[in-house]
Amino acid sequence: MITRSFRWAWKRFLTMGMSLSTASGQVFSTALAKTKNKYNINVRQGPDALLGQLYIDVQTAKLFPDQKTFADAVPRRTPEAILSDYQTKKRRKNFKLHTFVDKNFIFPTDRVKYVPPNGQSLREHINTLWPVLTRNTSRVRPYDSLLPLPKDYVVPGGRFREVYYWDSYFTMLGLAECDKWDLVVDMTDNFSHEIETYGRIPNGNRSYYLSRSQPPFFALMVDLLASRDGDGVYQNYLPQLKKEYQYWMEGGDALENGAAAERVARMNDGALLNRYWDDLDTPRTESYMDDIVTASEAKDRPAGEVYRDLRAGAASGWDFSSRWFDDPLQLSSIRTTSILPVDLNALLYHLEMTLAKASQLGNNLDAASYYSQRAERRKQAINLHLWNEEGGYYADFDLRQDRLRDQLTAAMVFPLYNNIAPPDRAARTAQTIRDQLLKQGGLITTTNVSGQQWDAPNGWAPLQWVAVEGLRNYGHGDLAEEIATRFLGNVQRLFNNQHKLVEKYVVEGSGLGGGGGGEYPLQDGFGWTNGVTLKLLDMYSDQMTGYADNTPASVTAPQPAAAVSV
Ligand SMILES: OC[C@H]1O[C@H](O[C@H]2O[C@H](CO)[C@@H](O)[C@H](O)[C@H]2O)[C@H](O)[C@@H](O)[C@@H]1O
Repeated sequence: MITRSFRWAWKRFLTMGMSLSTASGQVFSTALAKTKNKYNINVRQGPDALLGQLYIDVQTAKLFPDQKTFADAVPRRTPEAILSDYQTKKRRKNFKLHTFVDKNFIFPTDRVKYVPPNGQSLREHINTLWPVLTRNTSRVRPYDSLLPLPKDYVVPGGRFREVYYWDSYFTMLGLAECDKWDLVVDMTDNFSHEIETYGRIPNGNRSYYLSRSQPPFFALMVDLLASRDGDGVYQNYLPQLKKEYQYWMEGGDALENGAAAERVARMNDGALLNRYWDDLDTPRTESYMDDIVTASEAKDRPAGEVYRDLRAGAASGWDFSSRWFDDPLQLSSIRTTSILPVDLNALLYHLEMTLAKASQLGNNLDAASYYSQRAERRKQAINLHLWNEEGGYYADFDLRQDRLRDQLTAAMVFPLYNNIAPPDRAARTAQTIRDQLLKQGGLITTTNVSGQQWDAPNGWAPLQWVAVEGLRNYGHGDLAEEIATRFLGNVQRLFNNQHKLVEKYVVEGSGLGGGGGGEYPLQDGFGWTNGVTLKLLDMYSDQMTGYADNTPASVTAPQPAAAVSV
């Protein structure tokens, strides 16, 4: 049942969205300027804002097969000088856009071909990849979209040449596993620096990612460090944990029942839950034309509303998935900002619990009690609003329809991962996973084949890990082992054939191996797959028969080494 006040607030929100909905650089600059005022930070403008019409013309002409290439290109002189030169020269008869662009920009060395030594085992291969994927960009060139970071970091690989927020947690699990703790510390410090500098952890360290974040895993990174260095770690990162929490909760206290603002929504019963959001409602810089085409297909919707929902989809990390769509086969029906996701809320519960713990350790008992109450209320809200009793699984809440969405997705494991589910619900969730999501090659992302990458038939390393941990938390170790060993078998099989690890895998049907779908080709590397694979190998290789790497590191794999595009 939608209350009148909620309908009113929702209409008002949509109207506000409409008034902002133009794709011009002007809007981009204004929104970033707002960010700057709010957090008093020194924000770099993205390449679309800096290059204006030239950016639009290059992307419209589809000069590069991947639109991210131009977003990552570095101007050789000031954007103003390039732009003014462009305005003059483009009128000339023999003007060639690609020649002009070639002269004026340095392009990312797109794919570093790394040829691994012959005969490596899977584990050896991952270990030799860490240095290949490690970057230091404490200084960047002027007008580069890359944001400088003070310390070293590991990138996913392929077209993903920058650090990504939620990827990094899963990468760090592997780094810790092979005793590369210095990098775990460095990466946590980089994220801490980003919170201080930008008031949030951006999607990735690019100017065009500043307007959104990604699934909030910073508290789990702090937990990981504390597992080695002890509870003092919580004190060290408490200011940044608090600041990240403020980012997610901003505006929440002032909300009336049934209203939403930026990343927070207040339910009709007064409970606060969160949603994914992006400060901008323009096409994504890195997928500029894709978004314009998608918005043009949504005939009945203002373009700005579609852009914001696409951007919020990117903030969710599940970009894209039928999970966010009204019509599972239509990306243009995306509605991310009207959905309260179960995984986001479970992660924020964990952040609240971490803040309570850190405050308690610092003897700030009032703060500890404040955060504990926040966590308790969120836990109750998740169990009240995000549980499907009939189906036996956790799901997302739809604000527009004022009801639970019925999509069955792997996000259902997060309340187990973050210890929110009562044991009987955890048992029912485990049963649903066994019946519907467990496939030959691991845990499937959703039950829909939509052509999107966060859907069937794909399985992703981070979700395998969250499921394994979540199930083990509630004593369902047998199912956890089943998921882990099937996924490891899949990874090992592709490694045996192609000598690489990839971003995502097909986990059902006859074509197990590298995944597909979505807006860019399958990427090699790959940070989070490497991290989760190492972790699972150490936990389960004794139980593996068949494919997995249960051999000592000195025993060689049969395949010849091939170049890996990282
Ligand atoms: O360029 C398209 C989108 O690519 C990113 O998303 C995907 O890769 C990320 C890095 O591995 C990963 O964190 C995300 O879950 C993937 O879907 C990027 O994060 C998006 O913002 C971007 O639009």
